[in-house]
Amino acid sequence: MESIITPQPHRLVSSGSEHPVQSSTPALAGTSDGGSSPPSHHLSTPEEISSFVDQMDTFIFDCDGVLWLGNDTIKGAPEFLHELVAKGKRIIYVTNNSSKSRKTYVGKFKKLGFPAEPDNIFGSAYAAAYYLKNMLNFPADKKVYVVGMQGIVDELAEMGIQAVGAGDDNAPLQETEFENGTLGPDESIGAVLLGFDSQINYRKYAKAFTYLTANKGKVHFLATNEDRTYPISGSIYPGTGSLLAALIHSVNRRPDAVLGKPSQNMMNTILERFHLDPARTCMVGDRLDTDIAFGKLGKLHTLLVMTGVTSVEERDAKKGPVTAEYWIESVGHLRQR
Ligand SMILES: C[C@H](OP(=O)(O)O)C(=O)O
Ligand SMILES: [Mg+2]
Repeated sequence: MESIITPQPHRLVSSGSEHPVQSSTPALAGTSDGGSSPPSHHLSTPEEISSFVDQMDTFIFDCDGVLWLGNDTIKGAPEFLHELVAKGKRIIYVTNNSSKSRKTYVGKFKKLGFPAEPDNIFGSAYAAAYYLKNMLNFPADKKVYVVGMQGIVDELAEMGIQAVGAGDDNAPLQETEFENGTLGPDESIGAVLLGFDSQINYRKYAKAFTYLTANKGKVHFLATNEDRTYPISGSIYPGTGSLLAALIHSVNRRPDAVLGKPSQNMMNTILERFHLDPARTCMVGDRLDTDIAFGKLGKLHTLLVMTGVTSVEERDAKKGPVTAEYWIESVGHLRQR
């Protein structure tokens, strides 16, 4: 049968920008030629699907909206991933969800029935910790103020980096604390790192603001990811990018780096670590401006699934932020019939 994998121009088109805050991703921010991408191809027949699978050695899966929604697995997803393992394919997971460390994720993957090894899991919390340690040589005597959850604290600890904030600052700010302006600067803070935080509050915003502005320019400003929305069991809620937007607005400054997808830091690490051939690797995701952009910037094949945040209109938009090479209803639809 003729190959269904046809060379694609891998061009990112003008962003109709669903982001309220302009993205720092160079290729997304800089491509405004007003052109349009070829439409995404629907993988629909069993022949097409098996030819598509045969032509890949490695599948990189996004998690929320692709493999699961909260604690509910996407129907047929664990079975398909086990089929891939049986065929000798490599599976890698890349999630922008910073709420869990890689170690904690192994437990979730196993509990939900997915094959998982810690070395094959890349989360934005790990990417941020790696960046602080290896790119910024973050000083041992400084601390990171975390607006986020335990996953970030754990990944920073793995790298020997001290963290404050996170769960410690979950208590709402008392009126007296607010009125007396008790949240002063702290010389020991060397970076503010924002990730997903379901317990975000004014105390955390005020502290992050104070650290970033009191010591202007000296405190690093990092974020794990900028996903505008977050799909969770039956609902879509505000994502990390929406939480970040408030901090960007208040400090009037973009983060120095956003480490999750579509940042290519993680892509380069993955390609080098596993010696991957991009032409035989597919990024599978539910979000265009993170997952699919991540795959396209890395020159991988891209497959969009419709079980997460992307609507049919966004999928088919001629001038959306980016177009997936292929789409399918769900990962479960890739199963061998
Ligand atoms: C929803 C997203 O996680 P991912 O889809 O990358 O697993 C995020 O946490 O913002
Ligand atoms: Mg997702």
